Amino acid sequence: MLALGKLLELTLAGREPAEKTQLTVEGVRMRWLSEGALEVRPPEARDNGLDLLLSAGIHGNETAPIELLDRLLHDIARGDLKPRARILFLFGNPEAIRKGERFVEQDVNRLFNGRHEQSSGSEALRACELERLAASFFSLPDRQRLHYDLHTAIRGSKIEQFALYPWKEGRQHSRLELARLRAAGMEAVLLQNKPSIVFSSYTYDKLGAEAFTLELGKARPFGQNDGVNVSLLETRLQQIIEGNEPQMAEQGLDGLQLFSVAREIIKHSDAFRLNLPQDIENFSELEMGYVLAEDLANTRWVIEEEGARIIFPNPKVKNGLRAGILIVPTTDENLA
Ligand SMILES: O=C(O)CCC(=O)N[C@@H](CCC(=O)O)C(=O)O
Ligand SMILES: [Zn+2]
Repeated sequence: MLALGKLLELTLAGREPAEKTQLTVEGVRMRWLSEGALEVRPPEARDNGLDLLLSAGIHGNETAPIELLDRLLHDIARGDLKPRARILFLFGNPEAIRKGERFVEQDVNRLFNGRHEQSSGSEALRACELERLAASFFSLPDRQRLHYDLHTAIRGSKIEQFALYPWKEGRQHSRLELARLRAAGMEAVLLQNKPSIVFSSYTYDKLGAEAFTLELGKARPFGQNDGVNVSLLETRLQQIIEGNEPQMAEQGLDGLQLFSVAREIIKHSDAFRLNLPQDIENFSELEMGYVLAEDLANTRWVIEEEGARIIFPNPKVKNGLRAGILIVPTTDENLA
């Protein structure tokens, strides 16, 4: 296999490759751009006009998605997978991946859409570099742009695999993209309704990509991901890369559950208390009237929404950040 196919090994060792560009037997060009960043370009005659950004390891302990990208890259480097799409592979936070931790000093996925400018340290610099790499990759005109930012969650989930679809004023969520996600094994999609500071929101809002955060199961260390079944997603990614994706039945969405954000729970101070059991699963339902959280100055978060569920509850986040999202079921009536 070509040495550049071993991007993960290089990243884990903190090494630069001796040769920065290599060609596979199929004429596919692999180019190392920076730590954890590799561009794959098909021969011009085979290029189908899709620019696909695949990122993982924005959180260093979320290893199943990193292993998935590593397998795809190996297959390309061996010539077993023959891309027709241009692809940018990104391992988001190499330092945290090496440590096996979500982040080192601060969460990279809270530093996009300009937030890194108000901060400092290696993770702020990395967020800036990831924005630059993504912007440069998505700078070619007249091409389709697609970004999947792959994650696993801190806790178990009543709905194991789901996507978060960013929001931008005046732009509608695409039914066709939802059908594609359903075919890739996603069981639910959370349709965002305000701007955000995560990576997929940056590529959606600023770079015009169709972009999603995908949650694939529970975070575990390298080599312990048997419980995370990514086979449907892996097959779909192979098909997208090779440009032989089966037609999607756009109409039905095939049982895909849709949710919208009712409220983001923001932790304002060290006095913040989240009244949930430690082992509560994502998508757990909360009863009307339940006091979900309390904070400084007698602030109380009381459930007022019918059918409310909680995802990503985390009282340990830094002050000012999201400590959970309250979601409610929604319909497909506003899709494009
Ligand atoms: O399990 C958790 O609490 C967090 C899992 C995770 O890392 N999720 C992403 C979602 C990004 C988005 O809002 O699109 C995150 O919190 O960064
Ligand atoms: Zn994550």
